[in-house]
Amino acid sequence: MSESQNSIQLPVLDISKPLHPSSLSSLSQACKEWGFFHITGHGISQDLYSKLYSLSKHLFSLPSITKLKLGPSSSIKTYTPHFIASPFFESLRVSGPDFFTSAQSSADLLFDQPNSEFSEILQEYGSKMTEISKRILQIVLMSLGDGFERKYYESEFSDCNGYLRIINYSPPEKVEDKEVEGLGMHTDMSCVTIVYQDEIGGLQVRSKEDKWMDIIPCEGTLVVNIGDLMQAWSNEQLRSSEHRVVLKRFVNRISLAFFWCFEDEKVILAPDEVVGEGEMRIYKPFACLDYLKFRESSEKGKFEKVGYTVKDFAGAEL
Ligand SMILES: O=C(O)CCC(=O)C(=O)O
Ligand SMILES: [Fe+2]
Repeated sequence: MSESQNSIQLPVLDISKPLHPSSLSSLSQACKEWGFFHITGHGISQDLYSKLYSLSKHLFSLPSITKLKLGPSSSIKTYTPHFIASPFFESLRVSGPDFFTSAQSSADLLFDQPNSEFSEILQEYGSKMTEISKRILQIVLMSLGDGFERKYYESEFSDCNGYLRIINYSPPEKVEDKEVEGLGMHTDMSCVTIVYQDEIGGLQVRSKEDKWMDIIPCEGTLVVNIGDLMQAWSNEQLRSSEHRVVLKRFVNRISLAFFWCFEDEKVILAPDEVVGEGEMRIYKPFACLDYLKFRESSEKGKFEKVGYTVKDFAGAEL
């Protein structure tokens, strides 16, 4: 794999405005080629991000022994410590639709004093991200075909749900010629993922030519990427790209990744009209939860790379 650095130009969609046909066509191109794009007009204030940022800093600065009350061996399992995804990665999960209660169950174990500010802020962020995810899915459906959001949004996507991962990447002390991966190459097991990355950058997407391309952070925009569930549902008209996070020496990084997913029982099958006449269906139908379980069982204890994706699980040629 080449380590040479490049950055890509991705479309920036203002989701607060009606979309022009030209924006939809650049969106569908970007989703096919990269599976990544940017959004603005999301309505999340800098002030909310500052609050989330300082809460996250505080949370991860707590002693390990405190954080380990949240997982991986405890009953609530919201905390992923170092050395699971990578030596530099740790994260806290907050699940919807009741983000308040989910955050509160972690806060109760983390903080000595009752702390409802933490849960209130995460509730606010979680519910905003939920609205944004719904809008993004509608836009992505529009980009796939005329009227597709009317045909498919309610029937296929109305029971989707989301969860947030607050991620802290601790700074590596040594960065030699090979890059240090804070999070190794993977695809997301979502329909779409919405990422807030701080100004440090480090998120990279793998091109079809096997090059790592930088997704440069841009103030006020969020990064959206297509996940495996949409790649399968769209019969690969939308690409779930491999991506990773690389770290800079001595630099800490924080990100917020929001995953919007089908409900566990959902059976994913690309509709005929999405597949298109004369085209082959690339995936066999599969239940969402079965795929999540497959990924979980094939990834344990590896920080190098993710070996399997939805193609290995449900590819029609298997
Ligand atoms: O930290 C980031 O910028 C991206 C995280 C990510 O790709 C993930 O959690 O799936
Ligand atoms: Fe990811």
